[in-house]
Amino acid sequence: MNQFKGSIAILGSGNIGISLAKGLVKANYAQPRQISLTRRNISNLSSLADQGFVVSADNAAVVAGADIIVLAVLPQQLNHLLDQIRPSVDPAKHVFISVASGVSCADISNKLGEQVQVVRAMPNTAIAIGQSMTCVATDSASKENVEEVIRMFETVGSVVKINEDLMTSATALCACGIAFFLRAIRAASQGGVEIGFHADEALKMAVQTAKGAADLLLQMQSHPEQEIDKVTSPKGCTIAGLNEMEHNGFSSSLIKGIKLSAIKAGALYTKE
Ligand SMILES: NC(=O)C1=CN([C@@H]2O[C@H](COP(=O)(O)OP(=O)(O)OC[C@H]3O[C@@H](n4cnc5c(N)ncnc54)[C@H](OP(=O)(O)O)[C@@H]3O)[C@@H](O)[C@H]2O)C=CC1
Ligand SMILES: O=C(O)[C@@H]1CCC=N1
Repeated sequence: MNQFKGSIAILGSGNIGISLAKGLVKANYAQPRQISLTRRNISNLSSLADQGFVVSADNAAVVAGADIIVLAVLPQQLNHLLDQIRPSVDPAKHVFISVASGVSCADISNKLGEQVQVVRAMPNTAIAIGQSMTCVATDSASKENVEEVIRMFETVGSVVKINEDLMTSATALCACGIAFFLRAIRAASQGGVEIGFHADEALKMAVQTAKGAADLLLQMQSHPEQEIDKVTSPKGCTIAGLNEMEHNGFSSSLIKGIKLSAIKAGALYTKE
């Protein structure tokens, strides 16, 4: 794998920004010294500074020295950040990647200038361990820049290029989605405790069972119902438990939650 030769700035190094930085280093896409991390309260980044990352509170200065700039603040924090960096932006040099939910490429180029190249990306926190599902979309970036962004995110998981109008849906299904599956694993472990296991062993069993389910689908390229049919013996205990869950709205609640998250994801940003 060819290492990236330039500099990466991650503006807004909170949960997803730090996960991305760690993932890129773990994947050997870049060295810590090539990655600048900003936030207002940089004392919270001291352990990352110790690991060799460049740490700063000066967004404009960091942008001036960067090639790829990742916008990773909350949607409601973005306009202020864009105002800060506008004077440092060089459209001929910079590629912007925005992970901010509900903010379009056009929203960003309206603030930074029409020539600016923007790619939206929607990863999830498994990016820290190279297991993200990342969706990317653009309305303006060149083919070469999009290819580099896709190459970058492919080092830390799977990538699907989508139309920008599906970005809030991708946010709900993949970025929020990891929390939904984590809660499902937690709930399974709580069931395990009720039927006799200690919490730590119940959690370990639930985690490996979930991993096996996901790997079955990935490796066999099969449909979930095909795999479920292999588990549900006639008159057996699996179909009894599964139907009880469905009577209580298991699939329906996941579907409704994902739909609500998608609506909310589309309403997180105020343009002015
Ligand atoms: N968390 C997730 O799983 C995912 C999040 N996203 C998106 O990523 C973005 C960040 O989310 P998340 O990481 O959860 O949020 P966090 O609150 O954890 O991170 C945001 C960070 O931005 C920093 N910040 C705020 N204002 C500025 C500024 N002006 N300059 C520099 N840093 C600033 C904050 O630190 P300080 O207060 O010290 O400045 C904070 O650390 C959001 O837009 C979200 O929609 C996308 C995909 C997944
Ligand atoms: O909850 C949120 O708003 C962010 C966006 C996707 C994941 N976390």
